[in-house]
Amino acid sequence: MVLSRRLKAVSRFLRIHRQLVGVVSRRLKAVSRFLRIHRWLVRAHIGRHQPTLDKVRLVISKEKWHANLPDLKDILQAWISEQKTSIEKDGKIIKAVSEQKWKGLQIQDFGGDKGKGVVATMPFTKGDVLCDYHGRIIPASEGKKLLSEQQSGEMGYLFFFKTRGGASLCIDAQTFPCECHPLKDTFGRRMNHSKKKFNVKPVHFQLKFPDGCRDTILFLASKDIQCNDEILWDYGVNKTSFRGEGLDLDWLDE
Ligand SMILES: C[S@@+](CC[C@H](N)C(=O)[O-])C[C@H]1O[C@@H](n2cnc3c(N)ncnc32)[C@H](O)[C@@H]1O
Repeated sequence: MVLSRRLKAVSRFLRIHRQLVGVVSRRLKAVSRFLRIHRWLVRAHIGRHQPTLDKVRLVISKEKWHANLPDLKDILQAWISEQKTSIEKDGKIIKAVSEQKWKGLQIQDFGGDKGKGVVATMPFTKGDVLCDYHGRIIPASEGKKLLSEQQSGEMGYLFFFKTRGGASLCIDAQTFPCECHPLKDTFGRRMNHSKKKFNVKPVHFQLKFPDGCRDTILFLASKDIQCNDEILWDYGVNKTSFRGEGLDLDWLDE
């Protein structure tokens, strides 16, 4: 009687154990497949365009992965953060930032209130890095002081941002030319605004320079850009951000 109860307990234990092993091994297989697909996506697309959800779906179907599927958006997110890390170490981008030599861009004078702007002299693909917002980095409080001293009441050539660690900083491209490139009119500060027709977006990176990390704002193409297109980004402000509707700043909402 006692023996039979013990045998039943042992067999129940073994059954549960087998089930657990099954679950863990299925999970491990799923993780290893995830990593394989992730590596494939990174290898095939790094430094180029972001894969579409359809492309990710195709890779997964080729892998014959039907159960325990991770969310496709999670795979894409993993690709995006991998790409971010790779941009931060990219020697060509670090060199372009240090030397302020960016390919495929030209400053053009549009005249009138708009003044100068930047146009593409070659096509870019969504996700490409076009240039940085170049200037000295100062605390946001110092930037706000510069802003308040502005005659026009507009944001001018200041870029406010927060680091991953939560520090509030500002890129001062108002002080022109910069100390490091006294003979250069840098592209970032000349790029005009469009809320509806922007084709680049600013993204914060910590570029790994030989002397340490530097907070940098890079402009990435948010869509494919053709030759002669004006490069525009959304300043993220509207007429009410400045001195109300009194200023004639209709272009801010366009
Ligand atoms: C960062 S600067 C851009 C470069 C500027 N156009 C220049 O000649 O130096 C921002 C200023 O450009 C002008 N601006 C920017 N976008 C504009 C637009 N879409 N239409 C008209 N003026 C614009 C405004 O005077 C704004 O304060």
